[in-house]
Parts: sequence; C-alpha cells; structure tokens
Amino acid sequence: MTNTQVTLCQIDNYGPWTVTPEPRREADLQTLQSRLYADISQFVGNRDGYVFFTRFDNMIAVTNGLTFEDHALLQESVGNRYPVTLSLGVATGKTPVQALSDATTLVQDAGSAQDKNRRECLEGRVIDDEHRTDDDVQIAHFDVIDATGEYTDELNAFDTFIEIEQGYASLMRYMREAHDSLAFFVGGDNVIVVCPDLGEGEYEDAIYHVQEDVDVELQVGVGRGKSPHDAGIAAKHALEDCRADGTRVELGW
Ligand SMILES: Nc1nc2c(ncn2[C@@H]2O[C@H](COP(=O)(O)OP(=O)(O)OP(=O)(O)O)[C@@H](O)[C@H]2O)c(=O)[nH]1
Repeated sequence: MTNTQVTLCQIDNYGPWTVTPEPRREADLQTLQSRLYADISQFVGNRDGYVFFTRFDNMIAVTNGLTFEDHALLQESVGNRYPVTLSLGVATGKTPVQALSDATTLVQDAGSAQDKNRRECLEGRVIDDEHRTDDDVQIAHFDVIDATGEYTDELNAFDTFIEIEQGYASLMRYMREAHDSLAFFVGGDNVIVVCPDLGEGEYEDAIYHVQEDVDVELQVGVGRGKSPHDAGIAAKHALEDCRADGTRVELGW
C-alpha cells in the first residue's frame, strides 16, 4: 500500500520581491528560478527524493526518506545563498493528492504566499524510518511513442512542443481526476506520474484516454519502491521493456 510523503516548497513573498523596488529583469528571474530548482533537485535527489519544478515559485517534492532535519537544512542552506527564502509543508497520505493537499494546507495556515511576516515556516511530519516499506512509492514514467519520428524530425520545434504539451495536459488532468495522482513534465517527451496503488488496467485506460482526447500515443513503465529514486529507476527499466517488446504498459514488479 502506498504511503507517499510530499513536500510543498513555496518561495516566501516572491511576487512582491520580483517588482521591488521596481520590476526586475526577466532573465535574472529565470536564472534565479532555474538555479534554485537545480539546487533543490540536487539536495533532494542526493537523499533519493524527487522534486518537480511545477510553477517554480511553488515546487512539489516527493520526499520519502528525507527527515524533518533534512528539510530544515534545505531551508537554512537556501536562506544563506539566495535573496529569497523557502517555506516548506510536508505531509503523508495514501494518495499523492491527499498528501499534497495536507502539505498545502499547512503552508496556507502559516500565512499567505505574499505575507511579508511569513518566512521559512516548516510544518508537518515525515514517515518514521521504521514505518517505511518497499511499496511506499509508485511512479509511472510515460513517454510518447516515437516522438522523434512523429514530431521532432517532422515538425518545427514549437509545433512539436504544442503536441507534447497537449499530451501532458490531457494526461495530467486525467490522472488527477481519475486517480488522485500528480503528473509532471520532466523534459523531452517524458511525464513522470506519482501514483497510489494502480494496476495495468488503469494505465491502459489512461493511455487510451489521451489517444482519444488529443491523438498522442503513450507508453508507460511503472515501478514501486521505498524511495522515489527506487520507484523511479524501476519505472525506467520497465519503460525500456516497453521499447524492447513493443508493449504499452510494463509493471516493474
Ligand atoms: N527527463 C527525462 N527525459 C528523457 C528520458 N528519456 C528520454 N528523455 C527525453 O525524451 C526525448 C526523446 O527520447 P525518446 O523518448 O527515447 O525517443 P522517442 O523517439 O520517443 O523513442 P521511443 O521512446 O523509443 O518511442 C529525449 O531527447 C530526451 O529529451 C528520461 O528518462 N528522463
């Protein structure tokens, strides 16, 4: 049974900061956001978690294996090195959406995203090490079948981007509504979905839905693990089995 630990990372009072004392250069904001994401990804990834850039000012992490102290260290390190600070809410749940909803409520209850008095709040709880199991995290790694032949080598780069984004938009909404799952575009033609306990039939239905909805053909490898890394690497190996065997869905267990 999955038990997903999710952390919401929200930059404190970021909107006002971007325009104080006057609007800041956009390229500088893009550089700050991508460096902050890279740093958080390295910190969380070194502890076998995953973080997704989402809207950059709000990033969503799957943090099974990270302790409360790890979260505090991340805040301290960002606060020491960046002109902005981070508030963190961490919660666990049977579904990723449930965990994220609870983590979000913790941050919202500490104050508005644009409250200048809310800085570096750290709220919530993590899963104790002795309660962690090998199937706490389920990750599905989707990709577009032959994106290179269908799109990349055929259309201009922007029209390819539109097709890939349409597939992502359809999949993310379907997985959110049908299965309380969180889907994130991770580059190229790849979408990583953090899921509760789902089986082959649910993934086949998701692929069918996206094909009917926006005419994008997907394949998916699924993995389970104690940490996001363990589940995600199993999903990547399962996706390789799809490529080798021409199958649409492979479960890595
Ligand atoms: N983030 C991430 N991106 C990947 C991964 N694998 C491939 N990509 C991206 O996806 C792009 C397309 O690669 P593939 O998915 O292997 O190519 P394809 O043409 O769709 O071929 P098939 O997947 O074999 O159908 C690459 O250029 C990468 O940007 C991965 O594991 N993670």
